[in-house]
Amino acid sequence: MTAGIPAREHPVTHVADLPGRAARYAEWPSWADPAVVAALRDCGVSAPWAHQTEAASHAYEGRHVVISTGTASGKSLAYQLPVLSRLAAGEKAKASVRGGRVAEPPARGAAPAVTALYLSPTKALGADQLRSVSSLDVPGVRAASFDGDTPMAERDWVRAHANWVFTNPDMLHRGILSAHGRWATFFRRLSCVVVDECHSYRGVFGSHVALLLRRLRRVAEHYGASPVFVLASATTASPASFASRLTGVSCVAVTEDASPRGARTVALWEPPLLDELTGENGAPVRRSAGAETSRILADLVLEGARSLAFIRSRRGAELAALGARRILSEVDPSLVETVAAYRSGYLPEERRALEGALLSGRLLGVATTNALELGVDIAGLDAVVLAGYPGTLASFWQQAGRAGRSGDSALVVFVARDDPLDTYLVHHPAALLSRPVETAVLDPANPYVLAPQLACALAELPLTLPELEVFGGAAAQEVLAELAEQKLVRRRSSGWYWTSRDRPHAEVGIRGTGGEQIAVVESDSGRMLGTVDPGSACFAVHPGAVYLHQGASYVVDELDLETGLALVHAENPDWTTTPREVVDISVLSTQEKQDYGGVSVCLGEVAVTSQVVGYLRRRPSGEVIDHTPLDLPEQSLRTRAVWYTVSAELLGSDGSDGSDGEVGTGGHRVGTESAGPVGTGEETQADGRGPVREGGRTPGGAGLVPARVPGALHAAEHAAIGLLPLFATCDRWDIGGVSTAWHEDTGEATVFVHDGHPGGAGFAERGYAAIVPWLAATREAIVSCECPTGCPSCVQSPKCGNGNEPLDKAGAVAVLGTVLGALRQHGT
Ligand SMILES: Nc1ncnc2c1ncn2[C@@H]1O[C@H](COP(=O)(O)OP(=O)(O)OP(=O)(O)O)[C@@H](O)[C@H]1O
Repeated sequence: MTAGIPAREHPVTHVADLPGRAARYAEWPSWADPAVVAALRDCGVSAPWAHQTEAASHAYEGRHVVISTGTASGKSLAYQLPVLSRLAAGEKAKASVRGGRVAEPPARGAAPAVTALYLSPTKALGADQLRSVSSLDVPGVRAASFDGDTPMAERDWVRAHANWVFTNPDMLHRGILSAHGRWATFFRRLSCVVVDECHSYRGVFGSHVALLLRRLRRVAEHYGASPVFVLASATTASPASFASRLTGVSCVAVTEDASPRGARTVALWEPPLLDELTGENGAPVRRSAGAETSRILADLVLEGARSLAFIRSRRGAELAALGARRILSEVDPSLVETVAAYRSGYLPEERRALEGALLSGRLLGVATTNALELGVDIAGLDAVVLAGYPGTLASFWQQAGRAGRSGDSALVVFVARDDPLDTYLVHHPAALLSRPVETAVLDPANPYVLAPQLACALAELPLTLPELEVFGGAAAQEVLAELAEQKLVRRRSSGWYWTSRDRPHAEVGIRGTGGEQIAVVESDSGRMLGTVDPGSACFAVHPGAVYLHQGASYVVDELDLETGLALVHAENPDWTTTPREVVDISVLSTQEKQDYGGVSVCLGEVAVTSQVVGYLRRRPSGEVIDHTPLDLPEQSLRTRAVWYTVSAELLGSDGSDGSDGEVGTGGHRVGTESAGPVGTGEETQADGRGPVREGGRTPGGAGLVPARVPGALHAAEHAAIGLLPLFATCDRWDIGGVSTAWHEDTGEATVFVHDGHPGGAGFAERGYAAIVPWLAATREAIVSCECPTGCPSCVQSPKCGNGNEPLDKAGAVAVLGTVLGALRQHGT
């Protein structure tokens, strides 16, 4: 694979061999309905794998269970078997009563008619799973979807007759729970709730879904049902506790994967720095991960390997496929047609055709977004290329798991993008290959999520005092008191009641926390393309921004925040846009504080004020074309943050000149980026200047002259934001940061990293809990990058409000070394 690469380039930083494993089979459980077993056998499943029987039996016997095993390990069968068996048995009992073949009332032990609910994070996955269940054609099973695409005419039929309803959290929230009276029979019989791909319920969305599932349980209980929850998850750490937090009921976990797996070789790849191009502030530019992926994909196709390349953006996926085709056209034109792109927006039939073509070898190379990650039955490929870290280890293994055939060894190539987390990972393979997959973070106690969810719960059914615990006890009580003050709810001796005639459901968006969404509309056609959270509108759809939708590209002409409208026109420019913003932060309350002799680490509530002041246009190579100023209003965000302070003495400055130069108003400024774990190592001077001021330096101090402090903190902040996703299952775009050489609320040099959502989604807490490994990884990521004074792979941020100035890479290494020294010396 490295054959075509110039001898001076050494992109492969690590190679690991992961062994294969043979399948472990189990018996079909004795309770399994013969018709279901026969149907599964007909589909080629001769016997279940051990973990499938184990999980299925928990569910059938009424224990809440989460199955958390690898890609293509047959998680669907684990829930289909118990649900279909119950549905089939229930229908038989009903039929025999109706047919008068059983004495009335039904004999003891005869199953009552039951129903089941299936929830998936996306409509496409729900449709795939429904198709799979329907194709089994088990007698008595009437599976149907109920989502935004279900025609009105069919909805009554589904409510009245379906016994397995496939839906998503959005529809459960707006269309089912809000009108539960119309679903009374369904709820009365509800015996099982399947929550598929539950690891995707994280952050604000996850917190909403956690409360939604509590609402679902309460409504079911109201009708006398107590459904068992069956959750399917990619491999994650502590699946039982995550599933229990998500559902609010105690779940057992099945984690031992008994499905067969081929051996795999994993190569970590860092694109080389280019001599001929420079990026922002003259920083060096690496060959892009997309271009590198095209090259690798073309080489794999030439070798005849069936390969899948995962790219983060839809446009990137298309460009990677085009790039590979272009390379092949020069080498072997007959292979050009064996490469294609795949992205969301494809019809199920197109997806099936594509899966078939890839499995049969008619297609050899497919470049895709993560649209192929969930619920697509492609496994056993020869190679998978990942262009950039997909955000979580769970996703990394989900994507990598598509490679691996029994017999031959398969290849996984991870190509680093130019950001600090990717840089860290390719230089610290253990962080990628040997760490347990992280647990998804969610925080159902976030008042910004809890308040609207409680409003919906109350509008569904009055809330009694004992039920308060279900929604978080004291946190719920506080929120209810506020709702009562707003005269939305009334307290009576028996509990809380919704007072308004209006149902709050339509106003509550469960995929974000911000009120009215901004509609993105194509001016020419008047077609609505999508919506954007009001909190991120100035960022995502500012005038001049490139907006991507279903693989097509648009440019924003106008953003009207008053009317909630962004007008765009179709255009496919040869550049991308990056907004620039100025951010200020103030501490509202400090919840936790630890002192470590000159360094303190805090967790608390903050107010963040931000204003998008312009944007950069860049070529795909990273080259900056120009900067355009913008005049947009300030936005404010009340959220949670983790921050650390460093004394002037430890920084090595005397504190008399703590100004941070260009760093925004009041000595504040912002940046944001992505992130990784442990490492100590000697303090490395990352550039020729070196951080150290010899003589008079505080022991363990950073030894920085005052003028270098702002740049050092700023660089340390960018890299820390970059690495937090490795500890907090967030995306770098979910968090932000501010650093300053002197902050008026702390009275010291401070680096803040804050949640990007109102009320927070639990990310700051994670950062606080993992402060040492997080900052150690941050420092390691910076040290690992061989650029001289900072580039996007270490300390530059793609959304820095200050155009990535000032940044002091060596200073950041010194500050982080000092902070870590203090944490380790004074920590418990
Ligand atoms: N016991 C079995 N024996 C043989 N094949 C099986 C068995 N169980 C499931 N399969 C097959 O394995 C494939 C993957 O199953 P499935 O899609 O349910 O896996 P999954 O764990 O849900 O995957 P993902 O990680 O993509 O969500 C399917 O083609 C399915 O038919």
